[in-house]
Amino acid sequence: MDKRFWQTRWQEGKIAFHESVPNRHLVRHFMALSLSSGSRVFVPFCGKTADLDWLLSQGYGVSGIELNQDAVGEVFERLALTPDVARFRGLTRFSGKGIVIWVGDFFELSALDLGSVDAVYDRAALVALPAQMRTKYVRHLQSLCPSVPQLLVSYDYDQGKMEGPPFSLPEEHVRSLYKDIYEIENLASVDIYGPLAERCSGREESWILRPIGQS
Ligand SMILES: C[S@@+](CC[C@H](N)C(=O)[O-])C[C@H]1O[C@@H](n2cnc3c(N)ncnc32)[C@H](O)[C@@H]1O
Repeated sequence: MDKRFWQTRWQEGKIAFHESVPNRHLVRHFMALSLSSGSRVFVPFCGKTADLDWLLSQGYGVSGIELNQDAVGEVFERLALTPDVARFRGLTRFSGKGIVIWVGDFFELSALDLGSVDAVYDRAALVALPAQMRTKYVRHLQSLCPSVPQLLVSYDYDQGKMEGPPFSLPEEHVRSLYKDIYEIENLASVDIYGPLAERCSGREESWILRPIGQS
């Protein structure tokens, strides 16, 4: 999926992926990461998710990156924060109390830009990408924040029955992408719910990824 695809989705309001309340896997399983209060969580491809608000409300700092600037503006409006805005190379950095969101391409973000983070929360980021982009995503994510644990929310459905995004990410793909870096545990597998359930049936899954040797 190229950048134009996503900008068009935002312009046309075709954002069924957006949930008005914090994601149920996040709320149920985030504590499995055993982070201490004040830890910083990186949320790639963050859109305008209410998950950011939830993470802040739990005492975490959040860093995100998102292509669409209006979505990021909405997050700050919702949080009643006036962002400090700064340009960095091709990216724009919106920051406020506890939160930094980069506007631009995830693949252009560097570890220096991002700074230190303690965990990754991936909901609808990896599954937003077609299979041929996944290795590039995983490698770049590792270059940004190596050796931090991750909560991953993904879908497993018959890809022959529906075109992505979101793309199906069966267990063997999760394992083959991350097996060299993480110990991988499935935390939940529930029927797909919400608007996506009208398009396909399958499983929505959450995974905890713990850096090998650190658990
Ligand atoms: C399926 S949505 C998920 C959004 C959010 N995680 C959520 O749960 O609502 C994928 C998001 O990734 C953004 N996106 C896609 N490609 C991107 C890229 N290369 N860099 C940054 N953001 C990207 C899109 O604009 C879109 O908002």
